[in-house]
Amino acid sequence: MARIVRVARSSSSLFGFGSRFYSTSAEVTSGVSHASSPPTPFLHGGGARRDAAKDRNVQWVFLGCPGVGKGTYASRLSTLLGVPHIATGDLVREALASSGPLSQQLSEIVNQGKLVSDEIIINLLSKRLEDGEAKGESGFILDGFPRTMRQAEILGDVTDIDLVVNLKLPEEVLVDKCLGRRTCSQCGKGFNVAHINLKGENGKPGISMDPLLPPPQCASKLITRADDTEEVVKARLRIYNETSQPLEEYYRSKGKLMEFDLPGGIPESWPRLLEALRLDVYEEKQSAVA
Ligand SMILES: Nc1ncnc2c1ncn2[C@@H]1O[C@H](COP(=O)(O)OP(=O)(O)O)[C@@H](O)[C@H]1O
Repeated sequence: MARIVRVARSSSSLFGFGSRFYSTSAEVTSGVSHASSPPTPFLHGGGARRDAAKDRNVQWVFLGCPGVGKGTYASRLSTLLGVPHIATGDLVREALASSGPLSQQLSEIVNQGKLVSDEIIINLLSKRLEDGEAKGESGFILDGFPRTMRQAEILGDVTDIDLVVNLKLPEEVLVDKCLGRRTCSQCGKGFNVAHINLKGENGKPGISMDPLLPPPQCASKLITRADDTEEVVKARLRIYNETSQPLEEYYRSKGKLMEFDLPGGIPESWPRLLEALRLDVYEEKQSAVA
């Protein structure tokens, strides 16, 4: 079983970007492989070992196109495993909402669907990790980072990622899912008003997803992300294919990639994802305790 031990924070600045990143060392027992499809077990052994998942302080990355559901599943797993879910898109949106020159600079980039510079994103992430560490956090599930090869290399220099989950959905579904996204401006919960019903063809299975509708108290407070317009979503998908897809090969070659084709919406996908991660037994025990 993989054991991740955080040893020290790096005292050197990250490529001169000014902020410090924290460094880790890992001892990964041989025989753990995440590179195959269907996925190989993440947590080996019986229930007792699975129970130790929370103590492992997992260091995972979620990859996948805009709209695939990285945030949804990363957030659920973070609750289950007791590690923070850190979405660089959220960090960017927080910076956008603040006043100052950075906000203006970011809004031009984000609203065109382009990527923020590696320097800015690493500074935002470093600060988030430092703040978390000061509060006693350890481990993480990263969502939306890395997105470029340079970011992946920098991440690899300062920490050991033990699993990269690559979520996949047919491209036709992604635009509709992004256009259907809504967030409650009061409680911050995410919903999706899209009805997805893609017919199977050429041997590929169809896919249907029911909308995830808000409860009455949120219904009048829904907001749509400024960058979730059709034009910007298409630009983001193009940029993902050009810039971020090479990351799949990078992590595959390191034996860390777990491919996961989402079979449908949350009710179908969540149990299957837990099964693929060998966390199904773990969740049952958690529910029994709760
Ligand atoms: N790692 C990153 N590198 C560069 N830009 C990023 C990164 N993460 C987020 N961003 C910026 O924030 C925007 C929103 O990110 P995110 O919420 O992850 O959206 P999505 O995955 O739906 O495209 C991106 O379009 C990009 O401009």
